[in-house]
Amino acid sequence: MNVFLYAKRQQRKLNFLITQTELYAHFMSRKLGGANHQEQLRILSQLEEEKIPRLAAIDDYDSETMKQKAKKNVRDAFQAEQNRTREFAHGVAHELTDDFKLTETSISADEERPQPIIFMGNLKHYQLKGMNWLANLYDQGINGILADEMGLGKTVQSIAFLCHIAEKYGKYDL
Ligand SMILES: Nc1ncnc2c1ncn2[C@@H]1O[C@H](COP(=O)(O)OP(=O)(O)OP(=O)(O)O)[C@@H](O)[C@H]1O
Repeated sequence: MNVFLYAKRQQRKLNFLITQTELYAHFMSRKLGGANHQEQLRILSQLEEEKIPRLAAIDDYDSETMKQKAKKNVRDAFQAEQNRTREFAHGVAHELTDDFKLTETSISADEERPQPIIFMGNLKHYQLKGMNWLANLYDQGINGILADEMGLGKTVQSIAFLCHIAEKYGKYDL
């Protein structure tokens, strides 16, 4: 396979995952009344790219298809989560007090976190995105697996994420 196309596809996979997660966070914040349609368009626009002339004949990437795919995945995941939450809330509704309601959480899902000060190094742009992705998941109590290609910096992103948690929450024992 064309090496350039292979690298491009790897990069797209990562971009797709990050965009999908941002979109999910956006759906969550929209539910809480904090996001708009423009923001959704902005997130999805991350899947757009200029046509690459040298790959024109062998590259079948279509940003509109990928946008639809991301939206569908996120809608399905969001719906499944809603169903789970509804079932759970229904089961324990009688135990909830006015001080604790499932729908009243404060999630700042689109927050752009800088590289932690205590992290001694310089995160690459995509590593900072990866760290933000992990932090978003953490803030929303969602599990996730950072599965970049070998050597792209999963270890440094994990260290940066732990630094972020230590710095932001004063938590050193996860
Ligand atoms: N931002 C960075 N600054 C300096 N060095 C870096 C950076 N990111 C990665 N490296 C270096 O690149 C190499 C690979 O990084 P790292 O071990 O974090 O990748 P990995 O994805 O965890 O790899 P593997 O899949 O092999 O476990 C390491 O030697 C690491 O020090």
